Amino acid sequence: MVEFDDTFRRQLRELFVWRRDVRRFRSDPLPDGAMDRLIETACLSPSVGLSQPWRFVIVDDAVRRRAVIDDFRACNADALSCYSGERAARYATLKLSGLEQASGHLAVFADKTSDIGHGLGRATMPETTEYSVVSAITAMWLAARAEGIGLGWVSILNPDRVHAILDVPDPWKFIAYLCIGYPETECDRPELEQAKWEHRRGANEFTLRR
Ligand SMILES: Cc1cc2c(cc1C)N(C[C@H](O)[C@H](O)[C@H](O)COP(=O)(O)O)c1[nH]c(=O)[nH]c(=O)c1N2
Repeated sequence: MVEFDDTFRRQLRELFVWRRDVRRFRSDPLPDGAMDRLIETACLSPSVGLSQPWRFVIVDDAVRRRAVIDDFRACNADALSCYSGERAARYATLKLSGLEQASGHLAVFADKTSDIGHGLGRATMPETTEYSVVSAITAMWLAARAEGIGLGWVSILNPDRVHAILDVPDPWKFIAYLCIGYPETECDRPELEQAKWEHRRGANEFTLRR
């Protein structure tokens, strides 16, 4: 039985506080094996029925990376056009991906057709497949930060386009596109809070008692 002491618990709490969505990366590459290690850690995550529905695609090909960046640019321009006035002006100043600088690109999909897990837990809630994949991404986010590696989640993308660019099996559902690399800076406050887009609220705002 492994025991965790107060020192560990304090450090774990610090890990949660200092994990960030990273959009600004240094140019130095990840060390050999780092991406594989992060994926292995992610695979320790909980999954409905032990289905392990996560599917990872390491994107090294320059042409595919460029196509994803172009798709982000198009989607981000569309997103900007949905705002007006002061909100639009503020949106235009935000940096919402580190796709150009990140040394690692990792796409994450959910395989909703896999027999692994024999359907346990999914009959009334099929969306638990996607929930499982998101839990794996969260684990990877924290594991990366523990190694000083930054991870940024990019969702300003067209899922069908990403699917086609990466030429993955049809039933795979696109969940996330992750930028992975060494962060330029560290901060204990979300960048969107620093940019005055939104602020972090306390748990009491989201908790009911019945
Ligand atoms: C599902 C999902 C999707 C996205 C994000 C997160 C998650 C969970 N986030 C990151 C998000 O903006 C960030 O987590 C919050 O602003 C809080 O900041 P920290 O993660 O605490 O640094 C994000 N950030 C960004 O710049 N571009 C994006 O497309 C997305 N997409």
